[in-house]
Amino acid sequence: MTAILNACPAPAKLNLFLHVTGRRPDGYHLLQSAFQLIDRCDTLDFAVRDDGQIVRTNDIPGVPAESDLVVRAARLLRETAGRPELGASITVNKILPMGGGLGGGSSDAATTLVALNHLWQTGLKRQELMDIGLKLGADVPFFIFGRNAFAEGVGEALSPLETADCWYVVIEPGVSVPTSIIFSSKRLTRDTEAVRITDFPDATKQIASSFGKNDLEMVATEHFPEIAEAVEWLSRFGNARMTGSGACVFSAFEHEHQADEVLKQLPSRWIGWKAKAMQEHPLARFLKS
Ligand SMILES: C[C@](O)(CO)[C@H](O)COP(=O)(O)OP(=O)(O)OC[C@H]1O[C@@H](n2ccc(N)nc2=O)[C@H](O)[C@@H]1O
Ligand SMILES: Nc1ncnc2c1ncn2[C@@H]1O[C@H](COP(=O)(O)OP(=O)(O)OP(=O)(O)O)[C@@H](O)[C@H]1O
Repeated sequence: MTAILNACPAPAKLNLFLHVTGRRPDGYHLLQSAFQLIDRCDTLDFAVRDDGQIVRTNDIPGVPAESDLVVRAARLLRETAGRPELGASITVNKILPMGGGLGGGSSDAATTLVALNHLWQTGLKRQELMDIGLKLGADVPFFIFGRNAFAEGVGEALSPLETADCWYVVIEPGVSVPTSIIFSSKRLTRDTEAVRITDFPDATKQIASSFGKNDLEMVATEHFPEIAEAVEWLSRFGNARMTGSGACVFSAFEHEHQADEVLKQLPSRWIGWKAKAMQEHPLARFLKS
């Protein structure tokens, strides 16, 4: 079998708000969040192999192939499908920062599950892929879900959410935040009152609104003052907030030129970029084409 798929997109996400509402007996946290897809993407190349090996073809500093979520995703899919003879070469072209709160590793894993399910013709349904994804990380099911979502549970209970068609400025403050450090902090509050999906503002009002907060932000900024500096700087232009467990910080703008104006003034010590809100995960359209 020779089949390839090149430049499959694995987009980043932003958590428009993120509330920690409780904790499960296994230590995982109960969350409520609005997940937003943006058009900044890692890209992955896949080639089916007939020798039964799953191989990552490139080096990623700090991520050995054996622990790469992409390799683990491919193995879990093969195992779940009961097809041990399947193999693949995978190249991961990373532009999303690790420990950035943009869900890069999770998105790479989701794209791997969807793309290999297609190439290997393993025929798993979306929900089955989401179940595999949850074993790899709390953010993976969202990227397979395929559209913006209101998330509950540990992040896996997803409902479709209408979000604004806007532009985001995202700042990378230059630090990598290990998610587990933030969630295990004694200083983290875990009792934010639950909201309802209908409390989230309509798409037309979201840019001006500062609905909710990111409960992980206080702990992350205490560990990493660089994040607090980026929030403070970006707050001069709009509502600025951290995404996920950090480190990246974002703000929404109605027009692209507004994002460009902000980026022109960005201090040189940070990396910053603009991204457009997406309504759907680009992989579905990509596979159809
Ligand atoms: C912060 C978010 O990015 C918000 O979207 C996610 O909740 C984190 O998702 P993720 O990176 O896929 O996280 P995982 O790889 O599943 O978990 C990393 C660590 O974060 C903690 N963790 C994660 C998710 C969650 N709901 N509760 C937790 O306590 C756990 O200690 C876990 O060991
Ligand atoms: N393909 C991959 N890409 C990035 N990180 C990976 C990958 N595979 C495993 N990892 C590990 O996962 C860690 C978290 O990376 P990731 O980029 O997903 O962080 P994040 O953006 O903070 O995610 P989240 O928003 O889900 O917390 C990395 O530090 C790395 O050790």
